[in-house]
Amino acid sequence: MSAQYEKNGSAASILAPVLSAKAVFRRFWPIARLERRWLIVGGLLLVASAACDTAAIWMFSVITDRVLTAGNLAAFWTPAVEWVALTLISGVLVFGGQYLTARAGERFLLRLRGRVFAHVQRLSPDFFESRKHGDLVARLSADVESVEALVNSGVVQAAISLLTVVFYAAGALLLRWELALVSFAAVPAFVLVAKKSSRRVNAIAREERASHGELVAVLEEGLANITLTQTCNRQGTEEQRVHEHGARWMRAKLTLVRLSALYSPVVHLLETICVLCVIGFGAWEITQHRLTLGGLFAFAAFLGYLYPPVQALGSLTMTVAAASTGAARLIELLDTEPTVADTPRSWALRAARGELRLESVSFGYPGAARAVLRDFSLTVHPGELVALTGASGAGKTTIAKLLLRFTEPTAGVIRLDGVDIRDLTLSSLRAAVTLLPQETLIFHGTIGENIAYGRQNATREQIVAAAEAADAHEFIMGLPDGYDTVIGQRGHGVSGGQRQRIGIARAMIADAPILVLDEPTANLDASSARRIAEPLRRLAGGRTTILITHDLDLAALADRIIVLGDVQGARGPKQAVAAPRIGTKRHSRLAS
Ligand SMILES: Nc1ncnc2c1ncn2[C@@H]1O[C@H](COP(=O)(O)OP(=O)(O)OP(=O)(O)O)[C@@H](O)[C@H]1O
Repeated sequence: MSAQYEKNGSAASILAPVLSAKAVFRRFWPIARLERRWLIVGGLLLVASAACDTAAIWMFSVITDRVLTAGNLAAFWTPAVEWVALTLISGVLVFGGQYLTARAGERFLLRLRGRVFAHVQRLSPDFFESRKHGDLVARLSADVESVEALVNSGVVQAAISLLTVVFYAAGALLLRWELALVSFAAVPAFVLVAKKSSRRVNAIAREERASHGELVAVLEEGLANITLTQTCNRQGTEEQRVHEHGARWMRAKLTLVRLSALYSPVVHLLETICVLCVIGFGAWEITQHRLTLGGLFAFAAFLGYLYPPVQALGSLTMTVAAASTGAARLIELLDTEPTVADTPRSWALRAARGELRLESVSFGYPGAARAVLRDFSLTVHPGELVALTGASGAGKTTIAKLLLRFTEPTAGVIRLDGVDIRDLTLSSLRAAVTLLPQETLIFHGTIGENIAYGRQNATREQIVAAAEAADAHEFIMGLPDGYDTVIGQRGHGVSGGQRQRIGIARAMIADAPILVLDEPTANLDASSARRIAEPLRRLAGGRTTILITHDLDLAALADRIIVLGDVQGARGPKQAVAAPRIGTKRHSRLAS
């Protein structure tokens, strides 16, 4: 099963392979395990209601024969009361059946979405760099629902429609077997039409799912980059992009609508031909005195009940075809393995001293012509503050990624307290090493919650203490609701410098022995940068710290400054990567 790339060549738009409904079912049915019991109970209730409906129609034939044809009003009341009773029982059964099956479906959805999201969260950062987030959102929402439509509702609907068809067909045979056989003649035609339609639906549904993912991605990107759009006055371009992707999705959906809209009249035509054949044959039976007019009416009424479930079965094949495309997109996601993951040998580091050693580390991004790092070695002693500086593109952020195992070196070893970090569980490594990125990531929530994100179950006292150490307490208390002030996902309501100080407080509360600060002043003006120098120094106090920076004032805080060589500069491609030039300047560390 190999994923295909779309024609536009975007690595982010991956078309999932086509899978059979059976393969999809086999993959997801185990997840429905806990719901199966309720699904079966709900299904049985719905089947029982179909049996009640069959018996109710039977009452119609009883009334026709014993009351209408015989002209006997006294015989009317018993079947009439029975008919009402059956309708009531059927109503109660339908209510219970529909609720239980819907509940099973919703719970399945909840569990499936949770599982897919948990899997996605384990994937390595390079996966997210190569995929459009909007497409992933579409997979986690609409595609998860399409699996439900197949695995839960699909199964129940198929079982109910099938059993209902069997009930009504048996009823029809009991009522008038000759007429029943005439009416069954249309079944192969129904099957043929359904098969042909579902094959076409399958092909178009793939395009529909992919174009939906693309549209969500464009919308997501448009909203995320709204400031850039407004700054560059490119609203028109964005609207055009949304329109183009929307139009592509619309075309695919309309093709699907055309197919299902065509299916109904074709099936209706088949039905009409069939009813007319039954009436013709019935009329001949009446002339032969083998059938009464009432009997024919009762049979025609029966047919009115028999065909809808047959039709539903046909429509279901189309639903299944469309749903299996969404399911295939989920499977493609679930089958993507994280490039960095724990192994059975991984063990959890309890308390790190904080000695970091990079031994002859080399690294190149997949597909890149040149390696970013080659034979890079560095030892940072516990509690030491090392500034990493150098030309843009020299590989400073790449070192940060390697330290947190967002990616693995292609050669060499990184050791924490003498232990190869590949032998440690990812969670224990990331508990020992905290990254403060260039721009502090903010969640939609209160400032207190944003700081507390650094440590589970942080108390209010710890949050305030961290904010004070990060020089953030004062500005937080100046906000309308203090620590309970809600800030938007993009840091709405706080300045760049304040945002960084929230990040420092978050790192403070995490209290990891090792810190990686990736250009913490890069997005700040000179005065804001100066303002966070002191909290940064406090944060680094007593911790092993790697400070990636171009800011010489900030670098002056360091015990050592490592200058990475310009690996992209004037060197020819063959010798593009050399061991970075390491200059060491000794600075006296400011007292904390
Ligand atoms: N995900 C990626 N895929 C491919 N190449 C990448 C990726 N990330 C970075 N690179 C390349 O690797 C090189 C080193 O990037 P890195 O971000 O580590 O540099 P840097 O020294 O931190 O630069 P800056 O000071 O500008 O932040 C660059 O040439 C960059 O283009």
